[in-house]
Amino acid sequence: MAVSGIVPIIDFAPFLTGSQAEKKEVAEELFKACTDVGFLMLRNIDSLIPPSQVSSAFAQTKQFFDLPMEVKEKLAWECPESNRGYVAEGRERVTQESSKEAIEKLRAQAPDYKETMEIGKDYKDGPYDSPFENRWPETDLPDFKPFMNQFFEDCHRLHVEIMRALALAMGLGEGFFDDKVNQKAHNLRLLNYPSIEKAKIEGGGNRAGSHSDYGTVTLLFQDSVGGLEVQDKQGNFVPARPVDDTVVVNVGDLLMRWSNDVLKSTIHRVVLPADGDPSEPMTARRNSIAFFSNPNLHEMIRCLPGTGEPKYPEVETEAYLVKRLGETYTK
Ligand SMILES: O=C(O)CCC(=O)C(=O)O
Ligand SMILES: [Fe+2]
Repeated sequence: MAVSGIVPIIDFAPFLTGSQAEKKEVAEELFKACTDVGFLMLRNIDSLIPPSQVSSAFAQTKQFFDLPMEVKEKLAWECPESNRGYVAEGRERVTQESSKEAIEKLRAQAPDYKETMEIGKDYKDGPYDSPFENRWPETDLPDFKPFMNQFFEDCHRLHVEIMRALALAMGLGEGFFDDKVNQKAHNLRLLNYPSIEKAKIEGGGNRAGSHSDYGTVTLLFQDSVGGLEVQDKQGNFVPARPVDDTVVVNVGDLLMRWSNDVLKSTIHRVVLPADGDPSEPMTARRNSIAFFSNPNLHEMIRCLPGTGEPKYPEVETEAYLVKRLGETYTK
């Protein structure tokens, strides 16, 4: 099987359109990647998200971050309960640390050199919905809102198919997660890593510090710059070089917990691209788009049947996510 570093590349088309036997085969490959590495790349997802749409998503992302700072600041992210809006450089410092003091120290010594825009589900159709509103640059970029809302829906559909594949492989029945992830409590995050002097992120600095993600699975679209690294079982960081027309998929902490540690949420980070020209003092701007998929906000996450003696008490999705987000952001 093709790989990028330690990350297997899986053709998803036979799961989406193949026979039952083909579906099962892909589901098992996906499950194996999620138990071994916690990361994989999917190709042939065109029927859900065509490459042209991914290119437009990057174009919109760039246009958004190119807006004047005073426009972006008016859309500022306010609180973990909402988790929507613009996050200026220095506000989020991702890490596995959970003490406020340790995180503040890291933020001062080695901040994440990135800015982000966080988008949630944009409409309300049930009592379970978050009461918070998205923050849109409606006058400055009128196409942004409809485009991102469509992209959010498409990512949701891909995420549902991935959860179906995992459920099938785990013997839970393909539809097991359907009504547990259908309220779209997800977070679409656009990322901009500005071009900066390499010296700033060499020797301990980061574009994104080492961390794991929080939800079920993350769908990550990366441009061709590179810099994403995934930790192997020995603790080494291995570059996951971008592969055209693929989406990176990684397991988040809630899915790891739900699966009683069968599926692995793996530490990753974003640093200087592995293949950069050493004589060049600046590193190129990088953009990526992450779709953090989550269970329904009020879903109680209990270790799944068939995964052995539960290692964790049950936890509600919302309480878990708000706690994690609250740890890593600053005002
Ligand atoms: O930009 C990337 O490639 C990864 C970003 C990431 O890991 C995150 O935002 O959780
Ligand atoms: Fe991440």
